[in-house]
Amino acid sequence: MSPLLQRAHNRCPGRRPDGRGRGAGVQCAPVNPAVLPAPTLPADLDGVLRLAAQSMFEHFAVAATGMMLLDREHRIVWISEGYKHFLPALGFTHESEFVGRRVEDVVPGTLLAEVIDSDRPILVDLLTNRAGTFVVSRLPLHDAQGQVIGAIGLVLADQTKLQPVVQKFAHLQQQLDDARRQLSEQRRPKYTISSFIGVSPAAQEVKRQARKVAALDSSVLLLGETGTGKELLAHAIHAASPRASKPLVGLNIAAIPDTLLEAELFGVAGGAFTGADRKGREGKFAIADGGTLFLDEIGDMPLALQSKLLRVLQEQEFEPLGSNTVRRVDLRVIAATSRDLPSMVARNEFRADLYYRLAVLPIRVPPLRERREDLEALAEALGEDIARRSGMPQRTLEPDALALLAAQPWPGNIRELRNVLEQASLMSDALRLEARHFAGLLPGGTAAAAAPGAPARISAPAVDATDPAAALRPLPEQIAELERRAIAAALAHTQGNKVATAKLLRISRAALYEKLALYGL
Ligand SMILES: Nc1ncnc2c1ncn2[C@@H]1O[C@H](COP(=O)(O)OP(=O)(O)OP(=O)(O)O)[C@@H](O)[C@H]1O
Repeated sequence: MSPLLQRAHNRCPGRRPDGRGRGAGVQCAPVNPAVLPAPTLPADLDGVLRLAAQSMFEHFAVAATGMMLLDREHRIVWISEGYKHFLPALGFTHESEFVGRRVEDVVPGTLLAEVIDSDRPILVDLLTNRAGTFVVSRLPLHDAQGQVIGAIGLVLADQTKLQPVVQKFAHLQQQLDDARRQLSEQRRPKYTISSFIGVSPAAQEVKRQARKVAALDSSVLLLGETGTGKELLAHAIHAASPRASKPLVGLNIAAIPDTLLEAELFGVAGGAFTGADRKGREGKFAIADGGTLFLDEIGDMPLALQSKLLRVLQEQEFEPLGSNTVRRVDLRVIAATSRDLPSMVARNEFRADLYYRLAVLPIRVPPLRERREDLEALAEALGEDIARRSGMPQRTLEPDALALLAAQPWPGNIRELRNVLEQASLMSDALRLEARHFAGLLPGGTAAAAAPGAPARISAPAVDATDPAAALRPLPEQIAELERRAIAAALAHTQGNKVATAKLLRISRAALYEKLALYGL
């Protein structure tokens, strides 16, 4: 045994002034504290370093789960008491069969031989072999001239100590997998082309065009009034396209304040700003890479951003905010708007070059009033969906109800039809809904059929302002009702134009979108 090891065995490490302390199995003679000199460090730096190395060695020899020393030829020259516990698992019954063998022959998976040959330490590593999984450390040993003369191998922790860490890691990994799965489900298309209900020539033409553009890879522009099914079609086109297995990422431009829109699309480079975004954030271009980006309400995009979007579409590359690095992307854009883009181009409110780039494959989605023959099929499909989601029984429509609905102007289109059907189902237990069940839910507040093209009003629950009992309900309920009616009236007045609606009500577009979602308008 080397003089160093000899001392490690014979000393009493951790001895306290009372003479007791831990030792590597060696009994320490009692010491009289009165005769002990005050403990001090050696005066010279070499002495301090030697002492530090010696102390470290002694601590590791005792505190590490296992330790071994090797010579230049990779032969094991010594193992600690702790290491001896691994011998049976490695196939040895006695220390003498193990010590003296080359480490690569007796410890599967070890890198100690490489550490000696390369003179490069491996400070922390995981080693798995038939004895278990271990956190290990491997350090080359040098002589006084700095030559490699062997190595120290340390087993810092075995699987019993690793178990809680491994369990926690597995738990976190599971959570991450779940979150990733949920996210990719959210980014999967919700509709296919057959979800677009309609047998009218106008609906069939929309489906034919959607199938055709799905096979191509150019930008698509969906034009149509609010609630006509533009978003549904964007999902359906993506689902039928070769990009179907890649993400579909949507962004409603009108719902995001202009100041945040650029970051939302381009993302922010790490360290670009102080605060919450210090780590950086991926933008929609990056998230949609390989797939489809659905830009809803494209007509609301500020002019300055329009030119940046055009560049991304042309070059298929972008720079995140605060970054000088260009990122390549491969994405297809489907844009939609309920606004009259050609007129906006004529008024210089929308860039002509971006319009032509987006309108390579335009699809006009007709309003419900132009395809009234679809109303029955739509009411049946929507009724089925309402019943499935709400748990209520499915309702059917009596001919007088169908005639009444078919005569409505439907400025809110299919979305409005859905809301009316949902409200009628909530307000009545009848399984067969008649015209009278729609009283108060349609323009005019009665079941009387409105003439097609009559002034449009989006339905809202009727409130009788003259009824004193109505004023005795909770204030938040009354305010919400008033708000809903005001928004519905403004939407009807602007024919569903959300920018104009927000202006009319003097609220921001983002606030309007929040309220539309809140009130199901
Ligand atoms: N042809 C259709 N068949 C079945 N459901 C439809 C159809 N068109 C629209 N819908 C339903 O109507 C609602 C509104 O559709 P969607 O959100 O796609 O309209 P939109 O044109 O994108 O509206 P907006 O311009 O206000 O964003 C959704 O619930 C959608 O599923």
